[in-house]
Amino acid sequence: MADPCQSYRCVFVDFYFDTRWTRKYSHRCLHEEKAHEDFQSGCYSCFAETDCCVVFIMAEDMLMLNISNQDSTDSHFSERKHTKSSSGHKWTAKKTANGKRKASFGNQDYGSAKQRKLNAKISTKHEDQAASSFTSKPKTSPKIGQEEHKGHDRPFIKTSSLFRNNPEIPDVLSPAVTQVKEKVFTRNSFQELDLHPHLVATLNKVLNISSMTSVQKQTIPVLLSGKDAVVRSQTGSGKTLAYGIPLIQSLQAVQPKIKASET
Ligand SMILES: Nc1ncnc2c1ncn2[C@@H]1O[C@H](COP(=O)(O)OP(=O)(O)OP(=O)(O)O)[C@@H](O)[C@H]1O
Repeated sequence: MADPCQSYRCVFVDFYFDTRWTRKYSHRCLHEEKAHEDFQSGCYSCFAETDCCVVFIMAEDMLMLNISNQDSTDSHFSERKHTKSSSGHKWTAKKTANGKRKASFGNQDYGSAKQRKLNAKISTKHEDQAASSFTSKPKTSPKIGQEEHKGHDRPFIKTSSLFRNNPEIPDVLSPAVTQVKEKVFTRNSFQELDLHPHLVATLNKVLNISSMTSVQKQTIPVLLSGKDAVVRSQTGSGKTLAYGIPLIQSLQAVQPKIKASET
């Protein structure tokens, strides 16, 4: 693909999503102040020719790189000028611009053409500010080597991220728990207990239960004798019937004060 940026001194490439969520690219020349929309997508590199403020490079799909302005005498920049970046160069560019990626994605526009125009205005404003920074005092730049790069400093883009600070999560101390292994079923049947025949028949025929579990064997006789009990047993071991059977048994033993024939 021919690089249309070659004819421009300063370029700005951004992308947005149209109404069908297809990514479109907006290529705008800063000096001409006109937009070239529907720019080519895909593997693409775009370099300013000389003293541009910020050059955005679309290295590959889903990756927006933000490369700062570089001196036109910079060999790295000169070598890559007017050429598509190779995969190796792209990898270098990725690593170099890793910290800037989010700032570039911050320029994403998911909205309408109206929103894109607004975005373009904002971008132009930023670029104007950037252009003024060339003539005025740079906002932020390291003191070391400041004189060397005087007049060539790019505007500082401060990038904030939620994901930069990942504090260590301390280990929560918890006591070691040894798993209880207990025998669930016994060979003892419900008929061994002093239960009402209807209740035993219901257990056998309706619930298809004949032998007691361990917790039932230990609990039911105690509760049938009228004592209180605090029972602890593993889940699914039959605690519900352990207190339910004595409960039904005690209800069946209650003599009704009024008989049906008397009503
Ligand atoms: N003696 C038994 N023989 C065969 N199955 C039984 C016996 N007693 C209970 N069950 C069945 O075992 C299953 C679990 O019983 P239950 O819900 O009473 O256990 P649990 O100890 O109360 O469980 P959780 O602790 O979760 O409340 C139920 O499907 C129940 O029908």
